Amino acid sequence: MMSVAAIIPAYNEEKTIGNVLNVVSNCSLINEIIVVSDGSWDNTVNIAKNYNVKVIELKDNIGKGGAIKAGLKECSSDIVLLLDADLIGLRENHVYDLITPIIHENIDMTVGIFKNGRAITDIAQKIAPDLSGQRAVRKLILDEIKDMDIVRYGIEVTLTIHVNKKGYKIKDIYLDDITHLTKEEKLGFINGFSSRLRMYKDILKVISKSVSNK
Ligand SMILES: O=c1ccn([C@@H]2O[C@H](COP(=O)(O)OP(=O)(O)O)[C@@H](O)[C@H]2O)c(=O)[nH]1
Ligand SMILES: O=C(O)[C@@H](COP(=O)(O)O)O[C@H]1O[C@H](CO)[C@@H](O)[C@H](O)[C@H]1O
Repeated sequence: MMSVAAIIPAYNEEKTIGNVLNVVSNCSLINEIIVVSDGSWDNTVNIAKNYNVKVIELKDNIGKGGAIKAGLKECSSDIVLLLDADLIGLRENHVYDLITPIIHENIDMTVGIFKNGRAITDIAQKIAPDLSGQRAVRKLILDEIKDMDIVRYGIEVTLTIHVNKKGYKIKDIYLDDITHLTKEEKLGFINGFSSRLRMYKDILKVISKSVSNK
C-alpha cells in the first residue's frame, strides 16, 4: 500500500488551520502530516502543535514554494497531498477524492477545483484551475522540481508545466462546498491586493520562463 503525507504550508493561518488539521488527522489514508509554518507570527504554530503532526517552524517568511520544499525534506511518503491552511469547508471525502486516483487509477497528479463554495472563489478556480493549491502528487515528481523555493507562489504553475511536459497523467477533481479566505479578507484590501499582485508576478515569471525555453 502506498503511503501518503499531507504537507500544509501556513503563513499566519490561525483562523483556519485547526479545521484543516481536524480533517486530515482523522483521515485513515494519511500516514504523515507536516505543517510548515512559513515565518508565522500569529498562533498558527501553537494550534498545529495541539495535533499529532510534525511542525516545521521556519524563522523567516520564504514563500509558499520554499515552505513546501522544507516540508518535502522531512517527508518519506510515496504520495504527497498539498493543502492550503486557509481552507473553509474541507471534508474527509475531499481528501479521499484527491488521493485515491493516484492509488487506484494510475494518475500522477490530481488538482482540486472548488465548486459550489462561494462564487468569488469558484469563479477564480474556474478561470485558472492550474493555480489550485489542493493537489495530490507522487513524491518522486515533486523531487524532480529543483527550483521550488525560488518560484514562491509559482509553485503550482511550475508543477503543472512540469507534469504536462513529462507526459504524466493529471486528473481534475471537483471539491464541493469548499472555499478559502481571500488575501483581501485575510490582510485587508490594500495589503491583500498588493500580496495578490506579488503572487501574479511570481506566476508570470514562471510562465514567461517556460515560454522562452520552448
Ligand atoms: O509566503 C507564503 C504565502 C502563503 N503561504 C501559504 O500558502 C497557502 C496558499 O497561500 P494563500 O492563502 O496566500 O493563497 P490564497 O488562499 O489567497 O489563494 C496558505 O496556506 C498560506 O498560508 C505560505 O506558506 N507562505
Ligand atoms: O485562486 C486564485 O486566483 C489564487 C488567489 O486566491 P484568492 O483570490 O486569494 O482567493 O489562489 C491560488 O493560487 C495560488 C498560486 O497558484 C496558490 O498558491 C493558492 O493555493 C491558490 O488558492
